[in-house]
Amino acid sequence: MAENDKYIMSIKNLTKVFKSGIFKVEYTVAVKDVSFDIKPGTVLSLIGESGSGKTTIGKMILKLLKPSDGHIYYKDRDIAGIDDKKELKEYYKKVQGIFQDPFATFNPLYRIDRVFDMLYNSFAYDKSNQEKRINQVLNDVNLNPDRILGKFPHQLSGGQLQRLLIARALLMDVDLLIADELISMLDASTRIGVLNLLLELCKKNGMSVIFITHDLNLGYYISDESLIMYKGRLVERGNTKKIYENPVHPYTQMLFESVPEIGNRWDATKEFLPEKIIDDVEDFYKDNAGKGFVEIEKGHSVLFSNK
Ligand SMILES: Nc1ncnc2c1ncn2[C@@H]1O[C@H](COP(=O)(O)OP(=O)(O)OP(=O)(O)O)[C@@H](O)[C@H]1O
Repeated sequence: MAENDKYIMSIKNLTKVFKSGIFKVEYTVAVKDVSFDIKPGTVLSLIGESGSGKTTIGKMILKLLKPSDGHIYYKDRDIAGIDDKKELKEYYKKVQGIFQDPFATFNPLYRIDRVFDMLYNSFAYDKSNQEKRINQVLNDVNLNPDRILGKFPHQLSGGQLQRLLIARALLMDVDLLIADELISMLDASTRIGVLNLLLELCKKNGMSVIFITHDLNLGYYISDESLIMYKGRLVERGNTKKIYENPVHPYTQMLFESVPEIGNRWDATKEFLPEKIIDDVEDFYKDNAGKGFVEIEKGHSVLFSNK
């Protein structure tokens, strides 16, 4: 068995550098030397502040962006080599993304039945089974097909549209779902429903999820494994419980300290200070020069130095 077979996806030394500007060219290192694996049926959170490179990783997995360096393996296939139309379609049957704004994903002029019809037909599934299958995935996400299928997107709530996005992924029987800030538009009570639904479906269907968020509480609630990103690098990785109980990288420690707690007055001295954290991280790397990425306990690794 090849090394990558036991994982649904393996990311190896992934780097993305964006080039921008016309008169003065600028380079942004959005993702730097990131590696991780995803096992079937697991939820993995990608956590970090805005601009830390989370969405860029999701887009590279979905082949919406080309890596500058490194490799992404789906099972044992390097996805860089997937370019013929047929194989690409097969890939998108199995690896799907759902993004923050459900309203932007659905064509406002199409009723939901048309969206699902088009999707079903474009993937050439068994026509005789269509109605049954579509009804089944809608029931799976707790939506009543009779009430939903005849409606236009603007007649549905944000929570119903998020559920429809999950139903769409289920229709294709995906292996891996990239959920980018999936529930950030929803109110607290609807959020929990959508999260629980995702967890349930992972268990039932063996689907894996990369859950992109900057909300630590959500990360804790939903994920088996957590990856903490800081300025394009993976700085801490492993079992969610272990990381949350014993954060070691100064950036992860700062993230945990800056979560407001119910019942405690906000301590302004704990506020996130970008300059301070940059200095703290630099000092940490200097003190640990040459160590690199180290497994400090089983299932918990930390970036001690970036050189
Ligand atoms: N197309 C692009 N061209 C140039 N720079 C880009 C492009 N896309 C992203 N970037 C830059 O890459 C870095 C990482 O962006 P990315 O969107 O991956 O971060 P993120 O962690 O997902 O942030 P957020 O939580 O705000 O979505 C940022 O500095 C961003 O400005």
